[in-house]
Amino acid sequence: MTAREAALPFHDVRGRGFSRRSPLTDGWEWIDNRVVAPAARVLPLADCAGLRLADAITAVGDWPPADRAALDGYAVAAADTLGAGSYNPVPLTAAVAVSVGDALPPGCDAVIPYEAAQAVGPFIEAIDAVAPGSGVERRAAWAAGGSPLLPAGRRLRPADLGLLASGGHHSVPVLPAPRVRILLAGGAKAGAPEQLGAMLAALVGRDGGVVGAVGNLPANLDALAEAYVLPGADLILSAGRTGTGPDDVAPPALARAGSLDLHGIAMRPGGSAGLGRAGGTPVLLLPGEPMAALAAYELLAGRAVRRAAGLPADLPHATVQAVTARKLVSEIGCLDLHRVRMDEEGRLEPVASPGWPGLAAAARADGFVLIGADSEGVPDGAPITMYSFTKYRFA
Ligand SMILES: Nc1nc2c(c(=O)[nH]1)N[C@H]1C(S)=C(S)[C@@H](COP(=O)(O)OP(=O)(O)OC[C@H]3O[C@@H](n4cnc5c(N)ncnc54)[C@H](O)[C@@H]3O)O[C@H]1N2
Ligand code: MOO
Repeated sequence: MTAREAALPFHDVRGRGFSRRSPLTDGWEWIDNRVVAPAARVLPLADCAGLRLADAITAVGDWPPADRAALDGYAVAAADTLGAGSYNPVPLTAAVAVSVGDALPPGCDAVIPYEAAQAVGPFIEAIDAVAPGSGVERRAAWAAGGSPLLPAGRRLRPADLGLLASGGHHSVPVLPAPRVRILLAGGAKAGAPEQLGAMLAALVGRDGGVVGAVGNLPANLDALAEAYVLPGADLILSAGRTGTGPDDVAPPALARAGSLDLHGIAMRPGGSAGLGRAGGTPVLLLPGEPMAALAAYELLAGRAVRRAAGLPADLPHATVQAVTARKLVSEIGCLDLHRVRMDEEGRLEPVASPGWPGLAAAARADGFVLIGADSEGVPDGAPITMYSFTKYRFA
């Protein structure tokens, strides 16, 4: 070990291994204490799609502001069409041609569509009777002035933007999406294809973050340390080179750039994950092994992204209550993530053991189950919660 490395204020695991790993809950606590929701900003509606509303929004005025036509046709007093039929056309002396959205003229309470009327020379006749209110969109049918339009925390859908405009809003207070920088540290080895950039970017997007370019960096301590302190990100995810080999330079690079606060989490896969800060920005270190990277994102980094986006911090996966089809063995002292598939009887089959690498088993799985550090496993037929890989609690 060189003198400079001896001075680094962190436990270097390279060539030594982890002497202990922290419980996952310590990682969650670190995230909850250091990653906060962004301050609300008032943005024009055009910039708000997909963002969360910071406050509840009420309608400024009634919408529609007056009774108006919901059909193209003739505005009439419904009573004037009484008894009309195709064999008994009734002349409409006070009919006014209207188009959808036109205010209803005074004295009218219905719109008779063109299909239920006929023009005879300059005169209009009803060939069907209409009831009062028929073909009319009433004043305040969508929203009465002062009534709630959308709740605080709502992730704005495209249609919400139109609704907000109808309620008299041109801009609304939203939580801006956190800018997440993804750095691939070292990349795949032995000619393997790059597998993490697209996967991690999709996960960040799911959790409310915005990813700029995905950066490829060499497994070089100086280059990584420099990249960690570059400004412009609210959160940094660095994937790769977190283990115990001589080329695993991500943890010492973060220690040099700022602080490596936790390295080694008692979970499998993903146990070489780490957490720290550079230039005040939280940095999450994910293993490079693709399944370990997925697990460390789901169980650790995703929580940071969701908090930074103002979303609920808990796992976003929809849960399914099921029973095990087989015994699941687990290591005491380590939280184990088992990829599982649901069989025809609704029982959960393990697809691969927690330490089995690669994403093929994750792709074949319907979801995952977690077996806590205090458990040696569960017998077959045991009730258990599956976290779905395909359904989420928020859209
Ligand atoms: N003696 C010990 N050895 C290891 C331990 C341990 O506790 N004691 N931990 C193991 C664990 S856990 C993991 S995880 C790995 C360390 O993983 P790293 O984060 O260091 O991963 P890399 O060295 O970067 O690469 C490992 C593996 O992943 C592939 N990889 C990396 N980046 C990418 C990418 N962008 N796309 C696709 N694949 C990537 C790389 O090709 C390697 O196959 O250490 C164990 N060792
Ligand atoms: O970080 Mo390692 O891949 O424990 O699973």
